[in-house]
Amino acid sequence: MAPIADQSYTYDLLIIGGGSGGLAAAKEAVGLNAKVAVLDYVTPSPLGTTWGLGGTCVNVGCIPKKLMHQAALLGEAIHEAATFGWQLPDPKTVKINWELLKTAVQNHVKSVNWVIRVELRTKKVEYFNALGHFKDAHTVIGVTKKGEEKILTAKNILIAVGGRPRYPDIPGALEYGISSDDIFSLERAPGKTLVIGAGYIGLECAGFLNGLGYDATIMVRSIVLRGFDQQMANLVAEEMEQRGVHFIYQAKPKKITKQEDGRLLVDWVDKDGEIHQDVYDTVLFAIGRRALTEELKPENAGLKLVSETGKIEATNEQTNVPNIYAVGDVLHKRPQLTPVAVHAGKLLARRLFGNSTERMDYTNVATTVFSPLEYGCVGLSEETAIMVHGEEQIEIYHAYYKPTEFFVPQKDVDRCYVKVVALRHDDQRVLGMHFVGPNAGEVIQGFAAAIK
Ligand SMILES: Cc1cc2nc3c(=O)[nH]c(=O)nc-3n(C[C@H](O)[C@H](O)[C@H](O)COP(=O)(O)OP(=O)(O)OC[C@H]3O[C@@H](n4cnc5c(N)ncnc54)[C@H](O)[C@@H]3O)c2cc1C
Ligand SMILES: NC(=O)c1ccc[n+]([C@@H]2O[C@H](COP(=O)([O-])OP(=O)(O)OC[C@H]3O[C@@H](n4cnc5c(N)ncnc54)[C@H](O)[C@@H]3O)[C@@H](O)[C@H]2O)c1
Repeated sequence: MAPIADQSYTYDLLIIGGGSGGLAAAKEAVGLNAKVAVLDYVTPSPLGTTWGLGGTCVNVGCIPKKLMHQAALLGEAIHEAATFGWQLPDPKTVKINWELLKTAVQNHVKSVNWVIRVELRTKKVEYFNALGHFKDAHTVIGVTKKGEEKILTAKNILIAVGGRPRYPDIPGALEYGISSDDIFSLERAPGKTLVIGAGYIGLECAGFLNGLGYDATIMVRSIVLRGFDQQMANLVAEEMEQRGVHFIYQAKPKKITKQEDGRLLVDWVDKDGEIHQDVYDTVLFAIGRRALTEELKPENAGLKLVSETGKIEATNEQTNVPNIYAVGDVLHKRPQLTPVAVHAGKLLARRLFGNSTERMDYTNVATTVFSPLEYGCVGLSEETAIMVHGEEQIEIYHAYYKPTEFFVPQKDVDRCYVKVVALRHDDQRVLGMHFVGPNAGEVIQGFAAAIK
């Protein structure tokens, strides 16, 4: 029987954030007979873009990104098809229609929003479209779009608010720049685009824009794909460059101004302090994401944040306040990936309501960068393996491979590459596996299971 005190709370579990982690936890918890509510609210981007229920992955992340990546791959395949005998019009006349692509992508996203709404209703998860903040450790105030307040109490509270793109503090950034929150629903074709930042999002966005036929440039502050195996990261960058993406290395944006013709004049500074300029139709910032924790008024609940990142440090997803938990992108030093948020949310619900003791394992999580030629990896990079185990303990295996389908269209096989990082002695355990090539996302999953 539940303790008497518990009955004074309306919910067993109140979740702030209806994205990958929050929804997974909600569905699992109601299945275990918990009374669950979810608050989800999207604050418009500086450009004014907003979206429906489901969080980053569904609306402005994995799903629209994968669809635009696929559109770019199809464009490439059309051109290859002629070499396999397809009778096509002059390849130069084959063009993307941004409006049609954007509408198809957004229609799919909206259908997913709808399925999620129906699922929550069917499973009897109470959903509030309201922006939540703490009143105390068991009470959350949800503010609706109309400014109405809902006061909700719960025995357990789960923070799953994710993050939003950061903007640099330079003139014109907020007024004229966009981010991944805007690109997938942009009303006009992006045109000549400057992507600032060379992490996952920067490479993926520049990759699909180039594949769709737009002039794309990536401005790299220091290195490409920090934290990833640098040999593989450089292969990805070289391949992108060969396909037409431009790179500006060791540069930082200084200022964006709007010209009379509506185009954007960007000033940037190189490593020697010299100022350069160019004109773009779109400037997209992909310089990392900020966790949405300050807005939660964490001090009202006694919740501590990590000062450098504003994120939450949690042990087994439990924060410093025992009845408050966190999953997903808000967690300090955890991978910011949908399957990680989903699995952590499910396991937490099972521990809270299903007598389970199974904990989330954040090690050896596979991930893929959907650059045109994909890069999938799991485990340690060469650099990290050397740092952890010492150079003399590490053996690196390298191999090129040649996908048969590359030969007829005479595609370059120079960067289809596999690298295995292993211990040199004893059982020669594999510590990391890296794969650049077609369908890397699918390929790496099998290897990840083996490494686990
Ligand atoms: C462009 C892009 C591409 C990506 N591609 C991939 C990919 O291919 N594979 C992959 O695994 N991951 C990918 N990711 C990362 C993935 O989207 C995130 O790791 C995942 O969505 C995190 O889930 P979450 O539950 O932590 O938060 P989110 O999914 O961000 O959900 C949080 C929700 O909470 C809401 N919210 C925030 N504050 C409040 C509040 N105070 N009150 C109420 N609601 C609030 C937010 O609006 C949002 O709806 C991508 C991300 C981006 C941006
Ligand atoms: N395929 C996937 O699974 C996928 C795809 C996209 C995003 N994600 C997740 O989303 C997270 C965020 O991605 P992201 O690309 O925004 O962040 P990121 O941290 O991966 O990359 C940001 C990049 O911007 C650079 N940068 C930072 N400040 C800058 C500045 N002022 N000027 C120029 N460059 C600057 C950084 O050096 C870094 O290279 C990732 O860590 C990832 O976990 C996953």
